[in-house]
Amino acid sequence: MTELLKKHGGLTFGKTGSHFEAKSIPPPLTKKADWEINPLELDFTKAVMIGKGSFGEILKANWRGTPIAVKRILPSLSNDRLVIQDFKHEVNLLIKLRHPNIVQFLGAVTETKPLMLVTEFLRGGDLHQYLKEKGSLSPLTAVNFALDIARGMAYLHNEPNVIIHRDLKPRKYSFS
Ligand SMILES: Nc1ncnc2c1ncn2[C@@H]1O[C@H](COP(=O)(O)OP(=O)(O)OP(=O)(O)O)[C@@H](O)[C@H]1O
Repeated sequence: MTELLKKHGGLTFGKTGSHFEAKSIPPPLTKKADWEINPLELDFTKAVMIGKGSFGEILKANWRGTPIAVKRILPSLSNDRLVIQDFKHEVNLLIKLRHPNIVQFLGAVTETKPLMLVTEFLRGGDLHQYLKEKGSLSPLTAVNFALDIARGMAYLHNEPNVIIHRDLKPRKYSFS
């Protein structure tokens, strides 16, 4: 498997050209003013529910004319201390990350409720949905998907981030 991925451009840790960065890079968004979003700028007029997470719902909406995904904390959990802590933890991680294989954080609403986390909208949906619609993948597509995932994970795992994902999954929460 390692050889197959390498043949298609995969790299291993610690070798020339890997994702390892010797020098640490400052986070792209250093100040809260850079990422705190005024909720009035979020346009939910044509919002569609696209998913559910453990503590919120994910909606497709618009922000400054761009389609976005908004993870919105459920009203019933908006005062739950652990939920707020988890949410802030997620924001604090996402502000540091920028990689083509990691969903791009755009900002968050943390000063008013409901708390919301805003990311780019991925129009391809999740892998589970993709597999359901398209059936089994061709070997080349499977290898390319594997490399995309591995590159995102390598970026998280390597300095200066060193983040362990712990919840990698292809599935979409079923809310039928
Ligand atoms: N940026 C996005 N663009 C398009 N769809 C998305 C986006 N973010 C989430 N979704 C959809 O919402 C579903 C649930 O999102 P996600 O898994 O991120 O929630 P979560 O809060 O991390 O869930 P959990 O806490 O249960 O792990 C995804 O499977 C996907 O279908």
